[in-house]
Amino acid sequence: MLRIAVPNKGSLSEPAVDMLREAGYRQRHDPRVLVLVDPENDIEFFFLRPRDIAVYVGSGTVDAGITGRDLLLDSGADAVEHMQLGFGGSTFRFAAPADRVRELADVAGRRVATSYPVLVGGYLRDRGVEAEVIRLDGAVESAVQLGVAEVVADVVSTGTTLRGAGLSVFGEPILHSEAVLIRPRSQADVPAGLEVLARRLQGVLVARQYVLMDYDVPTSLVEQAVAITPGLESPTVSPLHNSEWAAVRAMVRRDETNRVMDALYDLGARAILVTSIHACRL
Ligand SMILES: Nc1ncnc2c1ncn2[C@@H]1O[C@H](COP(=O)(O)OP(=O)(O)OP(=O)(O)O)[C@@H](O)[C@H]1O
Ligand SMILES: O=P(O)(O)OC[C@H]1O[C@H](OP(=O)(O)OP(=O)(O)O)[C@H](O)[C@@H]1O
Ligand SMILES: [Mg+2]
Repeated sequence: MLRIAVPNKGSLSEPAVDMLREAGYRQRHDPRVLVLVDPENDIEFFFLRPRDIAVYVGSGTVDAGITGRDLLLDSGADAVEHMQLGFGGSTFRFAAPADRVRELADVAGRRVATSYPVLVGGYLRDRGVEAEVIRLDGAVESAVQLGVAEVVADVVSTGTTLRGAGLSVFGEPILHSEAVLIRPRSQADVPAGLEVLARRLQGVLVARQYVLMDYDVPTSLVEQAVAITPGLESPTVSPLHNSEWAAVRAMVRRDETNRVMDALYDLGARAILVTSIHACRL
């Protein structure tokens, strides 16, 4: 039976459970459930702290898990990314009062508060910046005001928390993170069940990212139309009863839907219909 670790709390928990449910797996409804067996799919889910998931996966006690790239790197565990999951996006950044620290070089000789000491320590070491890294469990933005550090390094999503603490980001982002499916680095053969899980999750990603677009177009314009909607492999072109027109069906990126519809309409396509994809296997 495949053993998969899933975040039990925090920003990644609910979207991870939603994605697994969309992929057809049994999921917990009660946040107190710690282990859940899905016998139909021969899979067992362990609900663990997101920060611990890389440790379990790295030790090989579970076959794979869902966590954040930042948490994976900070854990130093023997685990690698198997696929990106398209949610839980964030950047990891330095921040400080804008009048005191403006660039990475200014961090030298200062104290940096963070919940991700391995990630931050490694980043500074790679760039030859000597600073003291202070590990805190959370709410690191308050560390400057309380005099524990001059700089913080933390997850930034909207930036509201930093602004509230009077801090400004500086330097390049340390990392762009998102939720990832991870597996042990040393795994010689990826278990067959994990490939099925990854394919199902890929199906959810595609269903979320693409729509199906159908339209009618004069046959003389089919080549120009399919250049606008090339689809993933090749669009379906079907004859219509009126032989001067053809019907085209193609997958289109959801975020490009309206731009593509405008371009098709301008070209002369009509009856342009957009449908959501419920599930798919590519
Ligand atoms: N707005 C956000 N705040 C915090 N973490 C986020 C956010 N968006 C995505 N993440 C990701 O969530 C993971 C952090 O998980 P963590 O368990 O610390 O959750 P949390 O939302 O910070 O909850 P907690 O209250 O337990 O600290 C990281 O991979 C981080 O990149
Ligand atoms: O840029 P924002 O949208 O404001 O979000 C980022 C903030 O959210 C997280 O804090 P969380 O609420 O998880 O508290 P924590 O620091 O105790 O983990 C993170 O650590 C930042 O503080
Ligand atoms: Mg947090």
